[in-house]
Amino acid sequence: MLRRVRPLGGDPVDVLLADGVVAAWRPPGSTGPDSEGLPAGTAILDTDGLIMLPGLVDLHTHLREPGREDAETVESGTRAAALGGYTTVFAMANTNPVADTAGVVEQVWRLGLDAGHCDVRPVGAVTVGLAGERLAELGAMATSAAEVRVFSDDGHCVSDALLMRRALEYVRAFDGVIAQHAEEPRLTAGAQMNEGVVAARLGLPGWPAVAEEAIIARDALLAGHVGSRLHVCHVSTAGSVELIRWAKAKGWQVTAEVTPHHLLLTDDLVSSYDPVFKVNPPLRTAEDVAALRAGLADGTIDCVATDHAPHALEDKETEWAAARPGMLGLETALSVVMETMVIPGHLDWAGVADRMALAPARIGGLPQPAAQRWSSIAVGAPATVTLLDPSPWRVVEADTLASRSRNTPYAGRSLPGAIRATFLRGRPTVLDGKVV
Ligand SMILES: NC(=O)N[C@@H](CC(=O)O)C(=O)O
Ligand SMILES: [Zn+2]
Repeated sequence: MLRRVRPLGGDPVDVLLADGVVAAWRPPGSTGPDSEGLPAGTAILDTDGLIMLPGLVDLHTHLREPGREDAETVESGTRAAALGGYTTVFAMANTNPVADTAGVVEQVWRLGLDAGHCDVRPVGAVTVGLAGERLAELGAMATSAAEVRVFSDDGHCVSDALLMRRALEYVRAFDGVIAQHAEEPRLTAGAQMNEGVVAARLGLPGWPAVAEEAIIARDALLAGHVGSRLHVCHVSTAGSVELIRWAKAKGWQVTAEVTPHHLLLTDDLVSSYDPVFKVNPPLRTAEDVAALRAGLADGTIDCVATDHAPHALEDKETEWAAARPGMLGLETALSVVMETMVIPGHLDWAGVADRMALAPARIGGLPQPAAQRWSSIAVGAPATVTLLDPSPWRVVEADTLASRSRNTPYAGRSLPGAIRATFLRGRPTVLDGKVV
């Protein structure tokens, strides 16, 4: 298969995609290769003005299958992912049954293959049943067909320090990583939103920044001590950014992600009592948002991860205290990163490529060539790419999303950019903004 695209940040080039790799490219101003000599039936996309990025990689997606197929399935979640420009998603382990055995991770992996919208890399649970008591079969998941490299009890914190140490030690053998949901559970018991002036005004119990920061500090020390890889999920406070900067300066193998919603939204939205704004960790303050943006810009925070967390209507459209935490993210992530990082000048497109594709691929241990450096278009490079039109603004409508759930915090909001096409190893998964 051969496709011709004409992209890359500003300077237009023609790129021929054949059999999953870049077959040829023509820099601006030069001639050939052109449409002469192309086989009959070659698709030529009108890609003027589009930006080509490496296929996006999400380290933190909740696909809800098995167990809550009413909220999302592997098929619907990966369809949403492809429409958002993603070519790989890491599927979190808090399913029912929990993904804590080789059998469950292989099931999720196979469902991803069957759906075919993007690569699905299952995350394995750290502890049996996410209960925080006994290590799960990490080795068996690593050596399974799903080749698990990322382990997380996400939704729950591995709060026992000795278990966390053992998990970090265990995954060193296969260069795995422990992705921690950093939340000291005793400090957040009963919490409903960020602890601060808005919580005080609304009279809601607060989730203090220190509950996140205390675990990050402890786990960074543990990762340094045992020489293993720690990844911090959904960093949400200015203090956490400082701690990760400190851990990196020590030379420890600590990486971190930030969600699009923590880059854009703040806790004053909770004043509406609309549960669509309920999320874990909670939306924080404008000062936190500024620190997160700066941390992502300078590389202290390695990557953006969506924490796409679909929930059925009955779990979301209820009173604030009863609603489940979590927000949709896959179909809006690149637009939110554009609004919060690119338009204000914190990141250029090469930076976006790094924070949304290359860095998460590296952290997740993706096999080559998906994690290959993408400094320029090179013949022979994998054609796993996303084409973004940066010019339109669109109003987000919950009902038009591909996700089975409707809990987007951006409904009614205008966001920049639109994904025009996504290619997975040369095969289009999205063309003209529609799933192929
Ligand atoms: N982020 C959330 O608020 N919810 C996530 C769990 C998680 O990522 O912690 C979920 O599974 O719904
Ligand atoms: Zn989490």
